[in-house]
Amino acid sequence: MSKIQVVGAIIIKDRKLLAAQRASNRVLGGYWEFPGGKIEPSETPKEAMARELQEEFGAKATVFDKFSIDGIAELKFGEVVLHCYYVRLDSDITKTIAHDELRWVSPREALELSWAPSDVSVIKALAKTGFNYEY
Ligand SMILES: Nc1nc2c([nH]c(=O)n2[C@H]2C[C@H](O)[C@@H](COP(=O)(O)OP(=O)(O)OP(=O)(O)O)O2)c(=O)[nH]1
Repeated sequence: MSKIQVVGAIIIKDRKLLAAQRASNRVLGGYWEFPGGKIEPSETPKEAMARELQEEFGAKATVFDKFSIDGIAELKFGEVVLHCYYVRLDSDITKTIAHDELRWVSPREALELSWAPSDVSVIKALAKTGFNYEY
């Protein structure tokens, strides 16, 4: 089955995570996810991460460390491999084109959301960190 390489942003402020709900008209609509998208063949994962946040949020971003584990799920349309990075937004979110809702959540609140299948293992491990990350 084809592998779909995806980057997702771990955006943390004051020990809260920015969770994003995929727009209902998209693949996996309604599930919560890390903002991001597919890595294009010509770019590095970090380049893809910054590009996606510019496209989806109109925001400038600095990409920091990669999270310790990747997410993997076999879906109808292929195998998603999700690579997550800690990201700091350096400008405001000026638009949202891919999501129905953005929400700042605590670890406990994050675990109550319905995450996309490949995200579940990542959010469980991330919640254990208490969203404690210094940029
Ligand atoms: N962005 C993002 N996508 C995820 C996550 N988890 C997960 O399974 N996915 C899946 C949904 C999609 O099948 C794929 C990402 O593609 P996308 O549709 O969001 O991104 P894109 O902007 O590159 O896609 P496209 O509309 O240009 O085709 O990965 C996640 O946490 N973040």
